[in-house]
Amino acid sequence: MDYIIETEKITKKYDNFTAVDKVDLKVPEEDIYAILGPNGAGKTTLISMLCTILKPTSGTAKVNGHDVIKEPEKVRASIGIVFQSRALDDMLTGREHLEMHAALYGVPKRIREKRIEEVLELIALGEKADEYVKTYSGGMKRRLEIGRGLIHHPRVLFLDEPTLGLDPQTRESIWKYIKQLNREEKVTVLLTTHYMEEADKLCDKVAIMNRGKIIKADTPAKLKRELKADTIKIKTNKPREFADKIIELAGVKEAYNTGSMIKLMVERGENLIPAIVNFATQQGFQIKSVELEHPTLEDVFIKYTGTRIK
Ligand SMILES: Nc1ncnc2c1ncn2[C@@H]1O[C@H](COP(=O)(O)OP(=O)(O)OP(=O)(O)O)[C@@H](O)[C@H]1O
Repeated sequence: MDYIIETEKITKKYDNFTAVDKVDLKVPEEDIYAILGPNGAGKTTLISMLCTILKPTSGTAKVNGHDVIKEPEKVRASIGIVFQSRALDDMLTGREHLEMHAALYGVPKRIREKRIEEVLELIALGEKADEYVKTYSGGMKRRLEIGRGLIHHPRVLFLDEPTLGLDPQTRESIWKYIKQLNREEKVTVLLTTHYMEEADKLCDKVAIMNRGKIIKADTPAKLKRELKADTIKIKTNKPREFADKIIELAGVKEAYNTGSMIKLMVERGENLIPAIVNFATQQGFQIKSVELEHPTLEDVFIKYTGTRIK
């Protein structure tokens, strides 16, 4: 099996509205894979079909080798799901949640206790494992939900916006746990997000989704490299004249005067900086500062969709 998730022209229509439009998705085994897109792009609808919660209008999908329409039970047995809506009982402890889920998912009794200990260790609840959930922080609750999704050793874990509404520090700690469990449990993780940074820092591959379609899918590094668009910011004594001149230099695609600095669009920034400095000196300009910026996933998103994720 090359891909643990593979869809072919999978489509979901709500009446006349197409929420997911002929999507071909290929997720390699043991990857952390992001579907990145703004609200309403169709991300939740897409993964709901993969989890067998929603039936596709047309097209097919296989998860762990099983067809989501013909073999939904087999698909369900091999996946874990953590959706956006919080579903923890405040009056149960973390351990009790895991016990309940293990029983629900048919984890054999003889290994249940050991498995619960393993998961508790993985999500690092520490002494809080035996306290009521109502005493947990947002990050702890999220870790418990993720741990619960893992209790039956699924091959694929679906996470819908895993860090939505969490503060930046907690978000980073959740990323750390997701990476760790991906490595230690050898579980493929398919997550949806509208956070650029999450897709960039956490994921091996990213599929950019907008208006029901997957527009581009690759590693974050390749997506950014393909833009061929570094930015060089320069402060000089005569910005307007400099902008008019520097555009003549080979490798400079565009030059803007922002008022306080000149912004140059170039292909390989590192290689071009010495030439820019030489050129400026020869032409009698004084360079006060030079700054190089590589493109972000946000730039990639704008290029392929024409819009910004808010
Ligand atoms: N049951 C439904 N009936 C009609 N339209 C729906 C239904 N569920 C979703 N939609 C519409 O389908 C589109 C895709 O929704 P979906 O929830 O999949 O997007 P999303 O990318 O996951 O965004 P979000 O992160 O906000 O959930 C949206 O325009 C939404 O309004």
